[in-house]
Amino acid sequence: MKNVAILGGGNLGTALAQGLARTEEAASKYKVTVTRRTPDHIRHLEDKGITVTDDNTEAVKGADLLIIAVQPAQIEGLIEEIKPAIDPQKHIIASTMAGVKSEDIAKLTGSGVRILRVMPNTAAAINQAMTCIEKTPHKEAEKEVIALFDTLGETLVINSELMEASTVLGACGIAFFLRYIRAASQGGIEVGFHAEEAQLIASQTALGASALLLESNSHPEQEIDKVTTPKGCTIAGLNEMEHNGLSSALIKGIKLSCDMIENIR
Ligand SMILES: NC(=O)C1=CN([C@@H]2O[C@H](COP(=O)(O)OP(=O)(O)OC[C@H]3O[C@@H](n4cnc5c(N)ncnc54)[C@H](OP(=O)(O)O)[C@@H]3O)[C@@H](O)[C@H]2O)C=CC1
Ligand SMILES: O=C(O)[C@@H]1CCC=N1
Repeated sequence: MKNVAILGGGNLGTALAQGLARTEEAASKYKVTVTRRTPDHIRHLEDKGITVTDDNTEAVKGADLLIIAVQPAQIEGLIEEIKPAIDPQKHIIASTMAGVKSEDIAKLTGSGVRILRVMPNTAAAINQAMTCIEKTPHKEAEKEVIALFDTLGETLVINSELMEASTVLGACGIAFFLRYIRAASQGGIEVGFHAEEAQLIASQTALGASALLLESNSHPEQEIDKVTTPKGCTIAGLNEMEHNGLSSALIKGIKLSCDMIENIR
C-alpha cells in the first residue's frame, strides 16, 4: 500500500480522495489521508475509509506521495508548515495548483525534493478524470504519479510549458462543457421537455458525442457530417449557433482563461 496525503481537502482534493476510495483497484493500492484546517466539513470521507485531519505535519510524515490541492495563494503557508517534515529521499510532491510552477514550489521547499505538476479535473470523483502530468527528469516519481492518476481516469504526460493550456482545456473544461449542457437543457425545456428529461437527454447525448470520438478516433467534423441531413434541422440550428459566435466564444474563453493563469497567485 502507498500512503497518499492530499493536502487541501476542498473541491478538487475531495474529488481525488473519493475517486481513490471508489474502486477496488485504487482502494487496494492507496491509503489516503486528506487535510484541511476545518476538517469537520469533510468528515463524510471517513465513511469511505479515508483519514481526515487538520494535522498537515503528521499527514506528511505518514505519506510517500503528497498531493497539494490548496489554492495557489495558500501555498506559502502550507509549505512553511510542512517543510520540517518533508524528506527528499522519501516524498514525491504532485501539485495540482493552477499557474504555480514546480520551480516556484522548489523555492519554498528547498532543493532536492521531487516535485511535478499534475492537472486533473473534478471527474476524478467518479474515476473519469483527464489528468495531464508534467514531464520530469525524475522518472521513478513520474511513474508513480502516472500509476496513481491512471486509477482516476485518463492520463497524458506533457511538457511543462503546456501545463497552463492543460489547466484550461481539461480542468476548467469541466465547467465549460457543463455550461453547454445546462444551456442545451434550457433549450430543451423551451421546446417541450420537463427539466429532468431535458437534462438526461442533453447529458447522455454529450456522453455519446464524446464516446464517438474516443472510441472511433474520428474528427468531430466527420461525426457532425453524419448528423447534418441536407436541408435538415441540424445544419439550420448549427449555422444559427455559429452566426451567434458559438465556436468563437469557446475559443476566446479558452484563450482568456489561459492568459489570466499567469497572474492567478
Ligand atoms: N476545482 C477544480 O476543478 C480544480 C482545481 N485545481 C487546483 O486545485 C487547488 C484547489 O482548488 P479547489 O479545490 O477548487 O479550491 P478549494 O478552495 O475548494 O480547496 C482548497 C482547500 O484547501 C484547504 N486549505 C487551505 N489552506 C490549507 C492548509 N494550510 N492546510 C490544509 N488545507 C488547507 C481549504 O480548506 P480549509 O479552509 O478548511 O483549510 C480548502 O478546502 C487550486 O490550486 C486549483 O488551482 C486544479 C484542477 C481542477
Ligand atoms: O478555476 C480555477 O482556477 C481552478 C483551476 C482549474 C479549475 N479550477
